[in-house]
Amino acid sequence: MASERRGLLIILSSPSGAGKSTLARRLRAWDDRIVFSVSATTRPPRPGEEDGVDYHFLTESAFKKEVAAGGMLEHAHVFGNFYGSPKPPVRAAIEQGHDVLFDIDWQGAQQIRNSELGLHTLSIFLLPPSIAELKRRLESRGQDSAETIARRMQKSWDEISHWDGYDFVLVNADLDETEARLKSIVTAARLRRSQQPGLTEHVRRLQAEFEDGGTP
Ligand SMILES: Nc1ncnc2c1ncn2[C@@H]1O[C@H](COP(=O)(O)OP(=O)(O)OP(=O)(O)O)[C@@H](O)[C@H]1O
Ligand SMILES: Nc1nc2c(ncn2[C@@H]2O[C@H](COP(=O)(O)O)[C@@H](O)[C@H]2O)c(=O)[nH]1
Repeated sequence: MASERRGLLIILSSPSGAGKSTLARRLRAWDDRIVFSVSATTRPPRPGEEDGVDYHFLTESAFKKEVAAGGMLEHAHVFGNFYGSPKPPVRAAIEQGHDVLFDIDWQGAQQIRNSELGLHTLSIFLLPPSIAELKRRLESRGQDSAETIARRMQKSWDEISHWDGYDFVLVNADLDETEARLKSIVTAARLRRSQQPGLTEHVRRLQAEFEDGGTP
């Protein structure tokens, strides 16, 4: 089939610490057609985070300027900081036939589903196996202060309460199993009829072959 498919916008959301970034890394390592949308944020970098790789770290005024100029596909205020997905890299990746992966909260997911780009979205919500395990994961990550962890735990239900708006919901208990399920979901989404624009042509060719007596 000759025609190029249009890329998918793959959205991962979850309460903080449930495993989005970990699984996003695994998805990207699996298939280089998946391009990660590097978000902009006003939160300070964590140790080891690189500007332009993990996030684009912006001042609040630079962030607001970007939003005012229409440069964000979506944006939200999360845990006291601004976060947003810059539009130009998403457009460029889609034009090159890539899928774009977003690690964003429910507000951003909602905005992307309703965005003017009119692209196909695939949204997946990750649930933690328990609230106690969520806290353990945030603590074991070892990158946030006790105060930050407490704030994120306090907001965890707010995020979880939006689970119902997603195409798929996975309980991220065993990491390898969740990874395998995610890959299956992406594979299946790429096989949707709407994602295979050459299908109609292919069926027409089969019909022509059939009518030309190509059957035994
Ligand atoms: N299935 C799992 N089992 C055990 N530990 C996990 C699992 N998934 C992720 N983790 C660990 O939990 C911690 C938090 O994961 P991660 O940073 O990916 O969460 P996140 O959802 O991206 O968080 P945030 O929203 O704050 O960015 C990490 O230390 C990660 O290694
Ligand atoms: N709406 C958006 N949410 C985003 C974006 N980038 C990240 N996030 C979400 O923020 C929290 C906290 O992230 P952290 O890196 O500070 O732990 C998490 O839920 C992310 O999914 C974005 O561009 N838009």
